[in-house]
Amino acid sequence: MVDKVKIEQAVRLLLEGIGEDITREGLIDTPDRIARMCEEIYGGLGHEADQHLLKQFPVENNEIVLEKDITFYSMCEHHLMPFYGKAHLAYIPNGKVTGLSKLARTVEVYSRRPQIQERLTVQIADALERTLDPKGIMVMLEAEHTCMTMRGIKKPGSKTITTVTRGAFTEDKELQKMFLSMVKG
Ligand SMILES: Nc1nc2c(ncn2[C@@H]2O[C@H](COP(=O)(O)OP(=O)(O)OP(=O)(O)O)[C@@H](O)[C@H]2O)c(=O)[nH]1
Ligand SMILES: [Zn+2]
Repeated sequence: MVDKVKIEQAVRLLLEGIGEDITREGLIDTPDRIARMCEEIYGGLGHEADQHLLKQFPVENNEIVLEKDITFYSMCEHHLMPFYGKAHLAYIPNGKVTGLSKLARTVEVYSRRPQIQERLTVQIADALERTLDPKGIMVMLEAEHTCMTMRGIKKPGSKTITTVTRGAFTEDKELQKMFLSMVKG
């Protein structure tokens, strides 16, 4: 749970810090709005995805399961500015699969907190490993960081791509190629 009172105080200070008049009409409700927004965009803090991923079903066919183009929004922990893009998750089951929506829920849990993209990628893979014990895992995130596009170095359109492989996806380069062709195809 976020401390809404603290957030409201901080927003008032920030607005005063940039030289704004916090009593003007357009800004009066802004501290409250941002506090409510923080509940949403940082709502993954203190949670793990395990409870979702443990919704499982037995399978006999242990072939790749890939959920691609899962849109995500997270907050860069260095600038508290959004980074957003697509997540692609694949695993090779070990006799059990999870519900498809639970893969997207996993991305949500770990993206809704101050993050760096590399850690987000690892946390998603760790959660799959813990709960499903699959024969292999590959996670790829492609994102645009607004701290690189609208400020600082200002390189609009630049993309950051991070990957994590585990098990069969680490050992077998052909599997990695298959993942990439399924993601791009
Ligand atoms: N590795 C990694 N770096 C990130 C991520 N998000 C933002 N950064 C980087 O974090 C770094 C912070 O660098 P600093 O030099 O402390 O901050 P800064 O002065 O605002 O740097 P500039 O962005 O270069 O203006 C920057 O290079 C950002 O591009 C991320 O998800 N992963
Ligand atoms: Zn940043």
